[in-house]
Amino acid sequence: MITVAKALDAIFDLVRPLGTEEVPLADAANRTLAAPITASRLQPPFAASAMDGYALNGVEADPEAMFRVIGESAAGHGFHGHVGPGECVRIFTGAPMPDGADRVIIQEDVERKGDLITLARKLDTVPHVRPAGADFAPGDTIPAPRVLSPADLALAAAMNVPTLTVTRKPIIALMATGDELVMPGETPGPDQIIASNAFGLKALIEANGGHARMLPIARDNADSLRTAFDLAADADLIVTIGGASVGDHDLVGDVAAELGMEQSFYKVLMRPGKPLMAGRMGNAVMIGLPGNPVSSMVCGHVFLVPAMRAMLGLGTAAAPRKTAILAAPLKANGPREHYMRARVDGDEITIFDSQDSALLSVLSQANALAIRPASDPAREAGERLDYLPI
Ligand SMILES: Nc1nc2c(c(=O)[nH]1)N[C@H]1C(S)=C(S)[C@@H](COP(=O)(O)OP(=O)(O)OC[C@H]3O[C@@H](n4cnc5c(N)ncnc54)[C@H](O)[C@@H]3O)O[C@H]1N2
Ligand code: MOO
Repeated sequence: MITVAKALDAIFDLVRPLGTEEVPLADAANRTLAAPITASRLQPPFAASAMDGYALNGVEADPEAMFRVIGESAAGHGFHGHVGPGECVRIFTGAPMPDGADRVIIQEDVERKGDLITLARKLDTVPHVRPAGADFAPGDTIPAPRVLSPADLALAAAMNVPTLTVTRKPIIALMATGDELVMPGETPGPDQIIASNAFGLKALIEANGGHARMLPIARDNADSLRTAFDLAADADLIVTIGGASVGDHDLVGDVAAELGMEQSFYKVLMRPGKPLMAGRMGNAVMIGLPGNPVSSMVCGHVFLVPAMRAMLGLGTAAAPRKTAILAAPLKANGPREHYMRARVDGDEITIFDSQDSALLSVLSQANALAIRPASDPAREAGERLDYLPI
């Protein structure tokens, strides 16, 4: 058995960053930017008013001074004359500052009668002008790689870049295995249960920028498993669920090996998730997850998401950890790194009493996996513990 850190490194050795594709800006949310975005324009392209009011020469802006309104500058329709001494221009937010004006007096500080305005006795000192290029200038970039946020997309649009170069989404085939499984909505036989794991994993994959393809459930026999592997052959990553342990019906490893899977490792010193396996299978990487529902989701967070991030070109790093203060004492841990279902509120972490890896109801109440290192000694309430937000 190898450690979690070694298993993750072995998975990073198996995966490669994928190629790129061009996508329209409107379809680029949450995609991974593969080439920097470069502005070819200045924003704002002109000095612009930040408020509705009157544009004038700031040196003349004395309390109670009077000005004549000689025109109007609105967003999209600037004033193209010159503002001379004693003159001002009615101006609106986003409009170009007219020549000769460098300050905007907000309309709340102005009394207007016909074409004349009088400034208030007390004026704020802010010029309310956005200089040309205050936001960005030609050559400014949004660096890659990064997962594109809503703000990045708005910025790319403002830079007038209509299509972006992103990393291709990893195609991940999800292969549930087991004679006991039926799909949600079907009627299970007396010895059957509903296949749940692939649904959680699909959501996890898609939230992290992958494309999950759910295969038909493979049965616990070699022919059915071969057919399912065949359907998965063009995926970047083949994720099997279940059939990974040592029972007579746990055939995934054997069938994968028969189909040419070069195994990198089998079994990890972690809890849950011990019977994890990984290897190379043709052009794809194969990760075999344990069948217990919580085990498969924990391995999804600890291995699958970092593997996907590596494929997306986002680097090879373990899932980022945080720390919180233990709400109650903990007994010493055994020899496997333990990922315990827990709830973080504020800075405090409460570990659930029940840690059975079959209990999805507990996982669904959890927002964290508390991480106990192998052979971690007993802990007191108030000590800090690492956790993965989930
Ligand atoms: N003698 C031993 N028995 C077991 C060991 C061991 O070391 N020695 N390891 C245990 C551990 S740890 C785990 S984890 C499980 C994992 O076994 P498998 O990966 O072979 O998984 P299955 O036996 O196929 O299923 C386990 C459990 O999960 C249910 N399951 C499977 N797939 C799904 C699915 N898609 N949706 C919902 N539930 C699923 C399945 O019905 C079983 O109840 O092995 C232990 N045994
Ligand atoms: O490791 Mo199993 O994954 O304990 O449930």
